[in-house]
Amino acid sequence: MRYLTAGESHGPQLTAIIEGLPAGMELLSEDINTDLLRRQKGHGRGRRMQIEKDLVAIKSGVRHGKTLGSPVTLVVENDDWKHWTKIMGIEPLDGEDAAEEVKRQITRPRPGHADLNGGIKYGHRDMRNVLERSSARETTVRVAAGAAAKKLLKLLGIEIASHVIEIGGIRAENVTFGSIQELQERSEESSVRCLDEEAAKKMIEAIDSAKKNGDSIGGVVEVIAEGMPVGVGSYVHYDRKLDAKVAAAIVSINAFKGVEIGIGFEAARKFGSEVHDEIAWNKEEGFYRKTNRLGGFEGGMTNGMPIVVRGVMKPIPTLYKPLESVDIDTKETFTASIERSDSCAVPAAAVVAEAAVAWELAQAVLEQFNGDRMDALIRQVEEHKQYAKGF
Ligand SMILES: Cc1cc2nc3c(=O)[nH]c(=O)nc-3n(C[C@H](O)[C@H](O)[C@H](O)COP(=O)(O)O)c2cc1C
Ligand SMILES: C=C(O[C@@H]1CC(C(=O)O)=C[C@@H](OP(=O)(O)O)[C@H]1O)C(=O)O
Repeated sequence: MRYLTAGESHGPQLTAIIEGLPAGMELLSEDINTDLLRRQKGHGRGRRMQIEKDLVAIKSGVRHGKTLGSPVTLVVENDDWKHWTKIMGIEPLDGEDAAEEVKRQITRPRPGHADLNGGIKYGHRDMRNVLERSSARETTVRVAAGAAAKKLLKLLGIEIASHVIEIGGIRAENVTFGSIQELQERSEESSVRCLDEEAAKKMIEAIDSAKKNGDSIGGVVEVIAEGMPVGVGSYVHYDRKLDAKVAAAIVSINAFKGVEIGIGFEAARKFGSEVHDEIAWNKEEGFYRKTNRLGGFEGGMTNGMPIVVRGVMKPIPTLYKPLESVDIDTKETFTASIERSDSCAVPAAAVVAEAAVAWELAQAVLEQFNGDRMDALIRQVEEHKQYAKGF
């Protein structure tokens, strides 16, 4: 299974084309819209999110609520497009419009963004040509594709959820939950998607205070998946290691700079006996681990324990308290002025991280088992689970 996304932040629409979903899988717009809505929420989002109401249109590959096995096209329209038709038009401009457009060109690269590197790489002296695609608006359709992956996983008994564990240095402490569904529900109740109510209050204050100071803050999100069969991924070659694919998916999200699996960086400060999970066996479950410090992966493969992945998001780079940069035409130093931006997008990014991990897990399952037909796939995964239990 693979997918491509297309679309600019202020263009008419965003598109994802997914190829390789099995035939006969139920896929409804509402499966996707729920996650699109979740991604739009979260304390710290800016004015753009008040303009957009992200809804998917499924344009191909689904008939009467079920996938056909052919490519699935997902489209989300940009409501903001109506304000940008001239600036983002497809046809060449002439006369006054062309002269106006030259004045509007962006020659001032923003620190922390793709602007300057992208301008140099593609030869764009108007850096709007870079920022339109490097914008995290693209994560809308990554979430849409991820929602399709989540649906596939759910039908195979694999559940996935996310929550926020740190914002601006404030950490959620002693977070406990009974099930993945409970984690999902409780994280939705908080405007920062944090299960620790005390920490959540402080996170909200920290976001407000950063915003008041014209600044931004980042944080840490956690994604947990339960029900993955044992032995998905492989140790035999570097590019088949599933933990590596999951790590790459997290760092591919805009503004994500780090990833941890299980206890992650904490492992560097512990003894081996405090890190490795002892193996146990009982008749009902077969093999299992007594603890899950390694977050569900050993040797690049799933070990049947919950998958635990964390991602680190840097603070949003566009600041009302601007940083210095240099105009590419005049070479003069300036401090950027901005119109609008998120001050913290960590709660929204948790939803993106969940989609990114779901995609990698679903893709790995489809690589391992024959994915032409959903009914056959369900049978094979169940058979494999029974085989592993009896091993
Ligand atoms: C959900 C989400 C929303 C974001 N919103 C903004 C924003 O409003 N302003 C901004 O400057 N960056 C925002 N970003 C981050 C930038 O897109 C990102 O930092 C930039 O494209 C540079 O890429 P890099 O940080 O991965 O190097 C957001 C990221 C995510 C995941
Ligand atoms: C549009 C989204 O996020 C945007 C990501 C983003 C950036 O630079 O990454 C900048 C902002 O957009 P704008 O420049 O239009 O104000 C955010 O709102 C979204 O998440 O849907």
